[in-house]
Amino acid sequence: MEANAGLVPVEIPTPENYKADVSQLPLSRVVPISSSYLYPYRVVIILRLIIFIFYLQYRYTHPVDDAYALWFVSVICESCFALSCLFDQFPKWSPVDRETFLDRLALRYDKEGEPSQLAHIDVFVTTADPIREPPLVTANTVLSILAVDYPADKVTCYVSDDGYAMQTFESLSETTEFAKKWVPFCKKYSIEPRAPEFYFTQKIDYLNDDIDLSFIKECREMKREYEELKVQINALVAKAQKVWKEGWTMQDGTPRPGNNPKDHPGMIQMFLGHDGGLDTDGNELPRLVYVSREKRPGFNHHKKAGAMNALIRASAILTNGAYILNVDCDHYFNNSKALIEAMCFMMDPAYEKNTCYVQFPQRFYDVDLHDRYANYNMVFFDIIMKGVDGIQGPFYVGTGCCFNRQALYGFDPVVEGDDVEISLLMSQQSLRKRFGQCPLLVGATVTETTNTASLLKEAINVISCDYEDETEWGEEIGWMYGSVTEDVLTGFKMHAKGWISIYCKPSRPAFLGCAPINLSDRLGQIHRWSFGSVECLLSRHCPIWYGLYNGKLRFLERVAYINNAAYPFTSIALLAYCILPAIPLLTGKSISPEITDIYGLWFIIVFIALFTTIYLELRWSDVRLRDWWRNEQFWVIGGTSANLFAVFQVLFKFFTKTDGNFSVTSKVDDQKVNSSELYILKWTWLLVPPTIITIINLAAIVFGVSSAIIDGYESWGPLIGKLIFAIWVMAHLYPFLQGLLQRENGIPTSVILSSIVLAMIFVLWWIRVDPFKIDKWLEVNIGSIVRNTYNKFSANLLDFDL
Ligand SMILES: O=c1ccn([C@@H]2O[C@H](COP(=O)(O)OP(=O)(O)O[C@H]3O[C@H](CO)[C@@H](O)[C@H](O)[C@H]3O)[C@@H](O)[C@H]2O)c(=O)[nH]1
Ligand SMILES: [Mn+2]
Repeated sequence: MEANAGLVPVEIPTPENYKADVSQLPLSRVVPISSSYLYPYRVVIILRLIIFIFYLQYRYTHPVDDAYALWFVSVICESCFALSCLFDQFPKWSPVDRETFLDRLALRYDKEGEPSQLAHIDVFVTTADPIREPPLVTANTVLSILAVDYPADKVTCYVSDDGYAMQTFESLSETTEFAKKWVPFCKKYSIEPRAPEFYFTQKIDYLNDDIDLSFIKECREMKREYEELKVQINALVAKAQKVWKEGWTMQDGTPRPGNNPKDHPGMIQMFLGHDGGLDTDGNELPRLVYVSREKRPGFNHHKKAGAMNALIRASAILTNGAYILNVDCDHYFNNSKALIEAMCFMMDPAYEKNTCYVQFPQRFYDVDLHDRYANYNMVFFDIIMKGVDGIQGPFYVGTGCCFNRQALYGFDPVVEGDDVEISLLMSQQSLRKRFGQCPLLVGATVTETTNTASLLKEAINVISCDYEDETEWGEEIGWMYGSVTEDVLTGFKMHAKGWISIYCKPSRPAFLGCAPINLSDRLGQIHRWSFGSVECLLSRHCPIWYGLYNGKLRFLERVAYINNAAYPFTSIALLAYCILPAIPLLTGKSISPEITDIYGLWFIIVFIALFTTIYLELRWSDVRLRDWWRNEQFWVIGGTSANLFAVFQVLFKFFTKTDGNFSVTSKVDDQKVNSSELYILKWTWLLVPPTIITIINLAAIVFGVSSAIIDGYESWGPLIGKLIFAIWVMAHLYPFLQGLLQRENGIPTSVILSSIVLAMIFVLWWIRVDPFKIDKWLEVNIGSIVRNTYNKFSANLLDFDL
């Protein structure tokens, strides 16, 4: 008997208790990253750090006497890069992957035949400009939400229209009619994606043997109906854009009211829902709510953040979902299980209390084949974000994110053992001071039996433009104001309160959006992001010290945020470094001792360490080399243009106190437009520095090579090192040149580039050939006529100068 005491009797699971157990199992798990890559990766990170320290020490102690300034600048730049490498590297120390168990969620909260226990979710869609964001794009996103795989009475879709556009509103109304057929069709055949435009453009194999005949019939019918919807929406757009010849004037001479996006009353319209008509199968559809918040001149409307906050309040009164998922109008649900995926974290007892949001990666549907402008951002979405997910959670990136409403209200996460209702801790009065005067909103729940009409009246009240006066909206509550990248800031505040966030990457991308397709738009977007970053660094929310006193932001998470805010500053060093290698080629001076001595050795070691890290990083993250390379290129292109300007503009703004500008990225979605849009280029100041860098480096390469050939360089050794550098810079700038030079059906960049190089070689040869010989050559070949004109011309030129 004694011998048996330590043994625990094994309980054999019967089907019954097995089922009971399953409903208690965790709804997700952390999938560890393969240690065969991760451990060597960490070793290399440390090694690299040590190597870098030695390298820099060597550089500091070995100034180059005949080019002191060059040496000095390059050492400063290298120190900058080292620092930014450090900040970039350590948040990637313990990356994670995750896996969700959708079936367990269903077993727990959504059993067959029982009323669903799943939480109510409010889905927010923002649109701001009916031209740059066509109503058809928004309509598709809305349809993909209405057809989402979630109990219809537990989803509400809110569309915020900052454009106050008739065509957006009316096209939504058309869309609801189509939805009544579309949604049952999607659910009946479990089709993906549930945005019709994208469903019908993918190849459907009608010839497949197992394909259901009734499916084919219905599918064709649906397609016809959708084409009709498109025609209707296009007609609405055309009508809205029509300019009346006589002009439209009111009797008192004021312009036609109701169409001015900058000056109009608030408007809310509800569609569908349980009193809004059933679908063709007799089922209820999710409710759809159109909201256009009030706008008046003289008020700061705080752009997207302001729109989101108006939606939080309106939705609190109308439906008060426990969770809020937001998407930009172009990011449709590509995976109908996206909400369920998010709930696998949000409704899991292990995460429920302290998770502020579940962020999905941004994926895109319209990027060109070669991803010329690095729109996929794979290094960010598949490496950096997995890294921070292993610390305190991913950044909030503005779209495809499911929030805990409590976190948006600015509350702290619930700490273990702390079961007092948070709202009870605060007096009604202080709540009013923070949230504003609406009693229903302050109550935060709509428990009283109020009729829809009075609810609507209250909802209109909370979207008025003075509602936020003297409240904490945008300061401590909701989406944060004062930054063109409100998203990162909003997430940062939550992390600083001790919330954690989760990165959810289902294998079928949850959302697909639209990426800026041409160079100008892409640089404009990069500019806005880096502008927001620097702004954040200089604001009261500076990640270096914000919230240091309460210590709730974990150290490495803080490092990640600092890196995210400070990276644009490396652009100054980058600019210097892109020009530096060209200078020795042009002047014959050197930024470093000869490549052949110890310095060269150090340099090679640093590069080996760098590439080993990158290799291992790509292995554990499954990012392709090509995506990494695109990212590198855009680090240089964006760095020497958009980031550089952003840094100086924010500094300027900081000292002059002017406001930043949010220009909406175009999402005009038309295959035809897109292919030619890739070639549209608006000349802006942003393009100037990379152009100069290109010219200097091209000249340096040509000059270096031709002087070596003409003068007969003693040794090619030192020249080759410098040449490699300049070519390296040019390789990074290649997509920029493509954007700059290539026109539709035009001459390819490579041809233009090589002819420029040839022309430069010719000019150089011309200049460097003995002038006497030039004279002779002219005499012999073209004769004295040319020579005389040539002389006259140069004489005139001199006269003119005098
Ligand atoms: O006054 C405004 C301005 C913009 N928006 C909306 O904000 C969203 C984002 O604008 P977009 O021009 O598409 O910006 P992107 O560069 O594509 O957006 C990325 O970066 C932004 C921060 O800079 C985030 O807000 C976005 O979610 C993120 O997708 C769109 O739905 C707009 O309709 C408004 O609702 N009101
Ligand atoms: Mn966008």
